[in-house]
Amino acid sequence: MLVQQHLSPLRAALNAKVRAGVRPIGRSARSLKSNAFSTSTSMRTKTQTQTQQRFLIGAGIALAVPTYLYLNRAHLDSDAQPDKVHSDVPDKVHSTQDGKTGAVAGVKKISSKEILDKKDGEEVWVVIEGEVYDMTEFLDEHPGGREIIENNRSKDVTYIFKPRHPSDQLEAENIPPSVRHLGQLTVESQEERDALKVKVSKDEEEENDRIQRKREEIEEKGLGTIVNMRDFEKAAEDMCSKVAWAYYASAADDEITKEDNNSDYKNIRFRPRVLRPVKEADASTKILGYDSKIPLWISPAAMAKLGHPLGEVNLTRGAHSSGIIQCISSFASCSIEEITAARAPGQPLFFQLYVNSKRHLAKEVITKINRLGLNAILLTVDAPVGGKRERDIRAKGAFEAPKTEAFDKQGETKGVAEAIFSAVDPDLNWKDLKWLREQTELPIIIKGVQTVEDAVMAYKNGADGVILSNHGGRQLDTTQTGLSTLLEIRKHAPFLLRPEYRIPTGPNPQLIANPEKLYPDPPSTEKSLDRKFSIFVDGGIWRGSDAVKALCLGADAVGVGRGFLFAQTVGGQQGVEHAVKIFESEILLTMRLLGANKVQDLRPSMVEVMDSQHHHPHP
Ligand SMILES: Cc1cc2nc3c(=O)[nH]c(=O)nc-3n(C[C@H](O)[C@H](O)[C@H](O)COP(=O)(O)O)c2cc1C
Repeated sequence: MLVQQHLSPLRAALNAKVRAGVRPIGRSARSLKSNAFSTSTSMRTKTQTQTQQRFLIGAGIALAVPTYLYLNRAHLDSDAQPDKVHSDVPDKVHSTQDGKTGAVAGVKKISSKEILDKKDGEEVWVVIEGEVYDMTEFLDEHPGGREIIENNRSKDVTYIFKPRHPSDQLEAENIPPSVRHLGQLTVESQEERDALKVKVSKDEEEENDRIQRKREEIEEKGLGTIVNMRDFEKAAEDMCSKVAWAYYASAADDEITKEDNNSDYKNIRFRPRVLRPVKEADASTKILGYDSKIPLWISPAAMAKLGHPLGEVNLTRGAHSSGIIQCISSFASCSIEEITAARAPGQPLFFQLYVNSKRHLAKEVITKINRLGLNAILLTVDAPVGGKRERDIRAKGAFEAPKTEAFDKQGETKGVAEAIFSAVDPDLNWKDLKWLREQTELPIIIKGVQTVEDAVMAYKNGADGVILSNHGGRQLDTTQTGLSTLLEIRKHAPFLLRPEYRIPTGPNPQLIANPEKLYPDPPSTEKSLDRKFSIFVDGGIWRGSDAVKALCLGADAVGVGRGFLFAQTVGGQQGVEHAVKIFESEILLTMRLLGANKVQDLRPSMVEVMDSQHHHPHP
């Protein structure tokens, strides 16, 4: 408890959550297989859709962002050293024989009348998935604020709860000690059931209808109507609540960088070679030594469940069936255990890390990543504090309009950013890379490098690579793009590139002398680095041709964030598979039209960098 008094309520809530979840397991873990949505790989039936819809509506209500982030981080942080993590928490409740928190074990049946009788009393009870919980002690610890619980007391809040929490959040070991599990709900009639339903506002009903209609339309037509990744974006907007959409689409300030991320690719022109046999073409490659069907991965992006109830698990399954690599966000809405349970044997998974200010907690996360056999760590460094994402702030304001204490807490610009990033160490620095290296043997890739200087720093400090990224434009607005940082590296530190990429773009004297060759030999004076150093780029990749451009300029592979969030929103696992097919076919088409059969054939001489103002080659 010690420090808790001196912290903001939200921060205190986080700490409380971090300490949560150390009770023995009573209930058997709900397996993902038992989830109605998880077994189907085809487009869902109408009934399933309706059930999903129920969950999706919830995304329209209150405080989605911080709630998710806190709970999931807590989940990650809470497991490795329970005793240590838990040591300063007063023992408010005692675990019962069946392992549930609270004085009354699961055998107890509780009628809807008993629950409704609590409506005006001191205790605040809610029902989640047929189980009854006393939330009274937890109200002030709730990262989303106490209002959302108080406003829905004596209700079945499953539909609000579900899209915001990992599906194992209610396992005994994950329930905060201050939440008391009381027993099971028994209902005798439809009237009783109706009496427990949460109130849905007119806005939410309309939103619900809109999402439902779009989902049915997509199901009727199939994913064949989605021809490119922007089609996914359009469809996803109609299938998301306003709050979810604002979270996904938002970027910092005036969203200039977000726009530039894509438009910069328009300033790279192809120089296709013709009359080359291209019937056989192969877009496969290796990323950090792991096979990937295309040179493109799923960038780590938080809160996939806001778009689809299975969330990140869709990405895991879709990545496997499509043969690409998923990078998991530290703030994923599915727990890391859920994700690894959905992982196929041998499937590579990379983990994006935010380093917690409390190093022992960060250490626990890394220990878990090592233990679960994940394959690389992407250390995100462009978000020591959260960017100012105005769509996100406004959408929450519009939806949660009541000027309550909870709203004020969350609605403050600073409050939101702080809430999201309060556990992230803003003082993280290059020396910490050494500390991280001591915690893991996994490759460490620095994500969010935005200058050539920092790319060199990453190399000098022992990182295995960099991701040239501005976080999808969500952090500092008007920064340069990942692509422009790659150009900077080409100009000022070409030694970081593989030798064959250290040549200028555009017409090449060696090729003009030997035009039958597809690409020139690297100058014999050029030596490889003394160790492998990978360069990845993300931000604004919407076309296979964007990816090919980055590869021609020397990137090892590219990442896509929003595109995959939208794909899984629209079609779950199948959406992810469809997105990979789109990217693969576009990449192959671009390669063939360029005269290249293999990813390794893509070279600087196949592109020219145009001056963005005057559309002539960059000097
Ligand atoms: C909704 C959303 C959530 C994100 N969450 C994270 C995160 O938790 N950690 C991280 O390192 N990057 C995160 N990112 C940034 C992505 O990893 C990636 O850098 C960015 O999305 C690439 O740009 P794109 O969306 O244009 O493809 C997020 C991006 C979005 C859009």
